[in-house]
Amino acid sequence: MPRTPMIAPSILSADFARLADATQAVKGADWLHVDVMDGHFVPNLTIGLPVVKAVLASTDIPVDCHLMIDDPDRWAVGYAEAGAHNVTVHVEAAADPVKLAHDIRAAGAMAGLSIKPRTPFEPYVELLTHYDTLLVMSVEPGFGGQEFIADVLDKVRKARAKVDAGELRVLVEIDGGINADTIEQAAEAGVDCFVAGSAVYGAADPAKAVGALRERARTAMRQARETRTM
Ligand SMILES: O=C(CO)[C@@H](O)[C@H](O)COP(=O)(O)O
Repeated sequence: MPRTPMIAPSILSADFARLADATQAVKGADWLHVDVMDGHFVPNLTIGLPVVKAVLASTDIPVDCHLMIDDPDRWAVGYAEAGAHNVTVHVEAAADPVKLAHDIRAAGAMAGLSIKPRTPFEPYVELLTHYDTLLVMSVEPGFGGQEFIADVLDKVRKARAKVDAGELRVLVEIDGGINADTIEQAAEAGVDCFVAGSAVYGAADPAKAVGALRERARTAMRQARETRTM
């Protein structure tokens, strides 16, 4: 069954004074990616639960909450209870990631686990059996508009192989530096869901940019499939 690429615009690159307009501007997106940063786990401070609730109320697009915070064990369930579709925590920050995945799911959301660019994949394979999504960071978390770190695609390939072999059942997501020039290599490596901030909100027509990125990813996935079967 061919994979269908998903595009998740990151509102980090949108105008924070007009968030409802930003959610409306990406109609047709698969998920809306919302970066929660606490100024401790990452060197940037963004928004918390009250603003995420306002974003949730402004859109029907499933909200993908990426918690770049210390102590996600304390905060993550609140985002799931508020109605986020997927709540992602960092393996580098979670104290009890198995319990956390269970609690996020019990609160009605998918549970995501993220790894920073220098965090290896292999030690967390068993842990990922408790999760629904794996978010591979392709920039150091904290800011939009950074350059894509292509080395992380090795981790994507390893995760894809485990998923294709039936050893893991995670959706593979990538975040950071995804644009028209980088999305194809990420798609070929095995990504399912592509987070894109500046490439979407920096475009004159964000909804059109979402469609164009999806088409590029779809084409790259098809070509990768054809190459494998040749
Ligand atoms: O989590 C982050 C950054 O830490 C991302 O979600 C960024 O918002 C992606 O922005 P671009 O790299 O696509 O501009």
